[in-house]
Amino acid sequence: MKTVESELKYLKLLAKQYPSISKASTEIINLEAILNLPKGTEHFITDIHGEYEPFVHVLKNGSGVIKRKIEELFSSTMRESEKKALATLVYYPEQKLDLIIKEEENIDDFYRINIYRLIELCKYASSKYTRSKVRKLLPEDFRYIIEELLHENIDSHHKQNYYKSIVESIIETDRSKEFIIAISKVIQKLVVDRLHILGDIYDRGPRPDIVMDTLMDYHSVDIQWGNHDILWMGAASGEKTCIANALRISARYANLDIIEDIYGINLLPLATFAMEIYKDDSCDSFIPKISDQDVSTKEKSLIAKMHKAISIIQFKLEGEIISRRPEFEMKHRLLLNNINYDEGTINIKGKNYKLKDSYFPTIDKSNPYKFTKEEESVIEKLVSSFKNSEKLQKHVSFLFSKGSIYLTANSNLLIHGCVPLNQDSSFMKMKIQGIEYKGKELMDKMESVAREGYFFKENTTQKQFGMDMMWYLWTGKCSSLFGKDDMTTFERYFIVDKEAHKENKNPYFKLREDEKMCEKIFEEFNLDTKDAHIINGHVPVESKNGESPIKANGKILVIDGGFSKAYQKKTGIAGYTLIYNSYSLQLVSHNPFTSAEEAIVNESDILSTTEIVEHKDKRKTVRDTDAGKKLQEEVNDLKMLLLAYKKGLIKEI
Ligand SMILES: O=P(O)(O)OC[C@H]1O[C@](O)(COP(=O)(O)O)[C@@H](O)[C@@H]1O
Ligand SMILES: [Mn+2]
Repeated sequence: MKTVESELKYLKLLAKQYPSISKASTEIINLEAILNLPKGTEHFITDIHGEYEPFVHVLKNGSGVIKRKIEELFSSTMRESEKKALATLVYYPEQKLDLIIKEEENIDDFYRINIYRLIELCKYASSKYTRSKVRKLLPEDFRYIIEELLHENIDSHHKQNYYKSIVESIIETDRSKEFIIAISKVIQKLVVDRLHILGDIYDRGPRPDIVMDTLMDYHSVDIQWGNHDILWMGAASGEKTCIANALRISARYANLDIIEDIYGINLLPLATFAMEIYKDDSCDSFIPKISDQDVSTKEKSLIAKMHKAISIIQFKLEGEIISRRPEFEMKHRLLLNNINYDEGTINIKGKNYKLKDSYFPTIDKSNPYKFTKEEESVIEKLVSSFKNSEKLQKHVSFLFSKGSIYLTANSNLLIHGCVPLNQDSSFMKMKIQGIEYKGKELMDKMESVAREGYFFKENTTQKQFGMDMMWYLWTGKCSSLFGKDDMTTFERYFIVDKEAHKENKNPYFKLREDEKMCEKIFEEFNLDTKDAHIINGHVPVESKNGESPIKANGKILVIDGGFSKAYQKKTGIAGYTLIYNSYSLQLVSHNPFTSAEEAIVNESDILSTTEIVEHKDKRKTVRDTDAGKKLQEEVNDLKMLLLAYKKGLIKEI
């Protein structure tokens, strides 16, 4: 009885929005129409690692989707060279037009031809969407004109003159350049309905900030946090160990200038401290990883000193956090205790190793984790700079608002690293605040704790725990973002023997090859086992050694192909992306990208090969998507409202 009553109450609320039979029926018709439209295209990109140029290019070309649309539309009417030129114009309209304007003799002719072509292309790309959705993507300036042009039928005799006159007046009023730029950007937006970033935007490459700005400007995006992203999120929250780690990696890849110039973080205290402490130390193990011509020897030597100073600070800070959080089970990582400072050796897991470098002027051997006064002051200043960097805070708050540890989207499970598993394929457990969690619940719990680390009030126990959790997510064994047992940073700097550098991947990385395991994971995340896929980044696929990104009979796709230049030697390509449109799932592998300039001048696209991973027998519609399921519920509710009107249970207004 109660349910009927509350149902009626809900319908009465709905009736306020749809106060008559005709209003409710119109909405049902609209929604049904949307449900029958083809599913929008999803675009998946991962492990960008600051490589903004290939990233921006892949976004602009929609991993080849724009080229394909041009091909489908103009295959018999345009030459290859013209198609290439049109594609470049769509990707880089401003820069390409600047070049063309300089060279072209009859620029109005060029405008006329290309405006017509672009309108056709835009029409074709928008055919999947409702008018209202397209309208929302149109720029203010040209909204009315583009809308008119998109919905005019050029073949209709009556409209031909109208259509022509719009195009002519764009040219005559000298607005062609702006129009071409505007419509090209609309096309770029239309070819991708949703962009999924599977993590690791930060570290190693030159400009993660440009990647972040580009994402913040994108029309539809979600992010699954990578270990390198959570590191910067922890750093922006003020977590000292995350700050030290982020700086250490930036020094390792000679990217400290973005910290200073872009994020406005003052590195002078660290630089002065490092120069003083390591005045006569060449810091050989800390020479940044860059090609010789990029940075002068003097600069390199300064970076190496800062690199060593921040690394030692990091190891000391880890001591604090590991002791503070016994539940992280990381005592075995307290390595500074295991050093024999007189002999220059270290004992790890029962084995003695000679240290490559045993010059530790800031370490008190009777209390190795104790900070010097100068170190304390450097850390304090860095924490304040990170917390007060407006730009970093803007980027990190975007990562929190659009991001999560994992995402289920249209029956796919998107995770940067893994679902932590034990050898026997059971879900790994971890105790957090006295309660044991595993599988999906563990990931949900970690995410909510991490959010508290950023959003909670300063100096609260929740905030501190949340910040510590962000560091754990960077490096802990139960972290789905990291997915390895230990991060052997100390060993990599100080021990020659590679055996000591080994990081063991979570059993997930072997077990995921088995379809049954994938199904168990789908069930854990409430996904339909028949239709679902896992999509991962994080571990570069060594395709040059014959490894396939498609695993477990197509149930799992690993799309880290090495956007990061540092990893391209390993993979042999320059990255994978994934496209999921209404017909199929397509894996695109990209060849190295030279530069945007080269792409514009020579009209060279990134050469890529596309492999169809899965072809759908029946074209997917909006009805088959998550958004479609919500719309279907709305339709059902409206149908009940209609019935209530007809039965007189609710009166029309
Ligand atoms: O390649 P580098 O800079 O030495 O970094 C190696 C470190 O990076 C990690 O692989 C983590 O980074 P990824 O998420 O990109 O794999 C650690 O496991 C490892 O210790
Ligand atoms: Mn990663």
